[in-house]
Amino acid sequence: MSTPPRQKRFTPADIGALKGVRPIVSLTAYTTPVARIMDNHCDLLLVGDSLGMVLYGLDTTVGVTMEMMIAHGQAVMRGAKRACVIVDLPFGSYQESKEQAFRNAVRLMKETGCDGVKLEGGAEMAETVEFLVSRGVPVFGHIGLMPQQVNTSGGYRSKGHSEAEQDKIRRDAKAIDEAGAFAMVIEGTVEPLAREITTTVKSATIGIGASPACDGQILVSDDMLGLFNEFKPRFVKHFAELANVIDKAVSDYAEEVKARTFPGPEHTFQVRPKK
Ligand SMILES: Nc1nc(=O)c2c([nH]1)NC[C@@H]1CN(c3ccc(C(=O)N[C@@H](CCC(=O)O)C(=O)O)cc3)CN21
Ligand SMILES: CC(C)C(=O)C(=O)O
Repeated sequence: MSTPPRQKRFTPADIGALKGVRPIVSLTAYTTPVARIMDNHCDLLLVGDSLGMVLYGLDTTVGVTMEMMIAHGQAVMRGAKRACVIVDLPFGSYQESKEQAFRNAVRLMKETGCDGVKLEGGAEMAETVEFLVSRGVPVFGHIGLMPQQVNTSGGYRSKGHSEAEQDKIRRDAKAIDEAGAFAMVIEGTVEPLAREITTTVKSATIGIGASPACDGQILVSDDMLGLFNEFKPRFVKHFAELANVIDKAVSDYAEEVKARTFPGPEHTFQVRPKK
């Protein structure tokens, strides 16, 4: 008896192996129905802590909790059949020690079934990345603009406009690459630096505001869908205008309710005739 081929999700190793082969397609995902759609087109889905801003209305990602990441990680896992799913470690869940990072990374993996975790940081996090990877936790790094450091870095500003900043990012990339991250997000930095890092590191570079030179690209899904309009970073392109679509639908609904044209006869139950 032959067993039917099982649809398997991309592993972190599969993602890393795409470097130099073809561009890696990734987006953030937070819910089951949207993950189902994205799963048809993306290699990697990131349950990003940006959910605090785009789903919960927080001003920054600092207030995001483990419980929020677990709930949305579980939702995305129910919708993803082939994409690699990575869940963000939220602010405060890994910076204290490598042991704390391991404990929370394992909790994310056990409670959601995800394929690995993402954490922000460069040289200062290299020891933690090495600790996790050597103990079975695939790590997606994140360097350049690090949103969880918004309160010490002077806001959401692109990085690498001075030699000193470029040197720091270069060292950060090297440190987490050598620590064993299978891939790294490079966020908000200048093109020549992103290109140089991409050609020097072993891990796959996934850019957001880091030029087309990276091994792949990621965007916050609510940004590219035109659903989040509180601010629009230079690196965002709207591939749809869903906020306008929703506004029109709700406005039409309100008009029909007021005019009593909705619900119509086809939406209304009548008593079934007796047989
Ligand atoms: N919806 C959303 N999209 C994101 O890309 C995102 C989040 N939320 N939340 C977490 C972080 C915050 N990010 C941000 C937020 C704002 C800018 C921004 O407005 N940047 C300006 C100024 C750049 C500069 O001064 O150098 C820009 O024009 O891009 C960039 C990244 C990226 N991440
Ligand atoms: C913007 C992406 C890379 C991210 O870190 C997030 O969604 O939190």
